[in-house]
Amino acid sequence: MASNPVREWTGLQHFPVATQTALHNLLGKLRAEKVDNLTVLVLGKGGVGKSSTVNSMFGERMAVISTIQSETMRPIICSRSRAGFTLNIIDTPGLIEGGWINDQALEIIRRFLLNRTIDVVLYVDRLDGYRVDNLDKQVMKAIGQSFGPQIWRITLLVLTHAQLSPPDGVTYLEYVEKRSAALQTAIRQVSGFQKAVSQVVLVENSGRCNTNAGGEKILPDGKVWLPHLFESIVEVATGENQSLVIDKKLIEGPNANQRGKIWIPLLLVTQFFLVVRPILKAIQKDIQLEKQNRPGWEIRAEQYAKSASARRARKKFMADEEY
Ligand SMILES: Nc1nc2c(ncn2[C@@H]2O[C@H](COP(=O)(O)OP(=O)(O)OP(=O)(O)O)[C@@H](O)[C@H]2O)c(=O)[nH]1
Repeated sequence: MASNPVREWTGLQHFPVATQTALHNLLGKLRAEKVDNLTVLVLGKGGVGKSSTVNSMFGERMAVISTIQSETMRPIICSRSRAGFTLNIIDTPGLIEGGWINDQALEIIRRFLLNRTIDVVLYVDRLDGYRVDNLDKQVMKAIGQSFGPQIWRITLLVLTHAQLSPPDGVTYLEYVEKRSAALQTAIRQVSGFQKAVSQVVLVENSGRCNTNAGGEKILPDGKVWLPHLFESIVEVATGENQSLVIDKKLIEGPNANQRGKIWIPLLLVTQFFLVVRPILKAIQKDIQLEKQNRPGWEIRAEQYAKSASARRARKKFMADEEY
């Protein structure tokens, strides 16, 4: 079956000129590194702004945005190409359902990703959250368990709703630093990687986001966020960490038939010494005890019966001989 040709990235032309220039420079950098396509996986809880971020990146409406938790469980892959380069972004359903990890969504995502190579992961959360709770840690843990802890090496922490006013007495940068550090620490704790998720990117998807003189969306610290997000993605993709290949082994784990096979002989020997041998000994002991407890007349009767039958057999043998 022939796959559909990837559509032209027309949304790029709707970005402010300065953003377009920055993106074309990055495309040039990728071309120099002989990278002609990138696949970015977007993960996170529901309603944190994953789909909105995908749309902001393409400059057009690719993924469905909803104020309530998305009903669709299926991930979608959005692809656009420009000057011989293809950008694929995989938007996924939220990983929490009714206060619990949505195992079904995770399984669907895992199956969807089979045989794909992921270059960069965006772990999306909101900047305006105040704490990292147990559920956040469970989501982080579930991601590591589903795709291997290596996934965190190629992950950027993306914090949406970045146009916020921090609480009184705290500067914007202090607030950002505290929120980022709390999430990064949690990810490092669950993944066990000290270098996991070293970069944080702030995003403001709202149409009400402030802009600079060139019409580019800026954050309260004056940073133009969209080119920064793309720069960080290219940095991870061209960095030292390997892309994540989602193969059957990763999805299904080690072959269940082979697992633990080497322990079978040891188990059998242990079973013999700990179970079979004690049972045999107990049976022998019972027989001996039974013999000892029998009355004398019964033993004599048995001995007589044995010698009588031996006598009969001898007689028969002699008779047969004479005949
Ligand atoms: N102010 C503001 N609102 C945002 C931002 N990003 C997303 N939203 C809003 O947050 C809501 C949820 O956004 P989505 O992009 O659908 O979130 P999601 O993570 O894809 O949600 P699921 O599909 O349920 O997993 C929508 O109402 C968006 O308009 C942001 O950066 N700033």
